[in-house]
Amino acid sequence: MKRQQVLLIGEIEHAHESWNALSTLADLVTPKARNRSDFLDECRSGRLDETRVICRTFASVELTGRFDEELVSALPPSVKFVCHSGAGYDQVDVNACTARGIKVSNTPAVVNDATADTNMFLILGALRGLNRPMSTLRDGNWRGRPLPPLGRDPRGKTLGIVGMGGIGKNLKTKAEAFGMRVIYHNRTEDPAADAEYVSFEDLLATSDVISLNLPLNEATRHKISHREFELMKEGVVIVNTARGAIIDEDALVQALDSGLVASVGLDVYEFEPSIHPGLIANPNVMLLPHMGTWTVECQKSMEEEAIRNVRGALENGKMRSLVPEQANGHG
Ligand SMILES: O=CC(=O)O
Repeated sequence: MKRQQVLLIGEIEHAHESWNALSTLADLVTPKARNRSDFLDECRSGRLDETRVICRTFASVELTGRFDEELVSALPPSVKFVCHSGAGYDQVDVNACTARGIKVSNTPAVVNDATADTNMFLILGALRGLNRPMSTLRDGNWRGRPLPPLGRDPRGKTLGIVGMGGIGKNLKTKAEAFGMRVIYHNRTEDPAADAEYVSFEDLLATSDVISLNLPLNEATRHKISHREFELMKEGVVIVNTARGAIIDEDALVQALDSGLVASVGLDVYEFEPSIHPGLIANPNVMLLPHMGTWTVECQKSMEEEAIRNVRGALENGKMRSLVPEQANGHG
């Protein structure tokens, strides 16, 4: 009988030992294809017909494109598990996987610290208006003329966290250490949040800083658009380390240009890696190129967790971190 295969799409950069150890359980293979259309052909060619588990990275989308319905339906029938290395799994159409009997896992908890750290950095940077002096200094103009406006302290400000999951809770602890008062909104109240639960509208109306920490899906796409900006306090600060498309970027640029939004800290963009020119042009916008999990510790932990999921799938058909839609029996 042929041995089962694990197909790795993307690179394992850190957890080589754990990855290689899987070879006692299965053959570890990689695709030959270098683009989506060749990958779809390769899937249909029979070459990958023993593949039981796919392990994929966030960056592998550059090779295959999204794991959408078209791609999922092209996968060999032997595929039963997709292990995504990363917390946000919006690149994978979970409904299409569920319909084909494929289980999907991600690596949620291990990203909390690094992402919440980046989030806090952006909150501080946006409150203090640090983007402008960082640019003037590099242009040889020290603080620039006119002088940059004075920044604002986090202490005493209300931070509204939209999406109180692992990253939101981690951020709450960090923000409280800076003297912020934390309120939050989730689809349902979470007693473990240990913070004041408010409606989405109340959060928008009362927060000095709004932090987006929720996953991207059809229900959350453009969750922040014109109507929501109208409900916010004048001078609000917005930070997003989740997924760009949660904010309608055109509406955000308008809200910044009108002065309604004082400053913004972004790690993610609606059409990544393209960035709205109105964001680049605005000195009150602090921008990072999706660096939330970009630490040695976090990258290694994500790989290790994805590999634990692969191992569980091979050994007993059980993955540690099934995505919530499947863990809760929906999707
Ligand atoms: O953005 C990074 C991740 O979702 O892990």
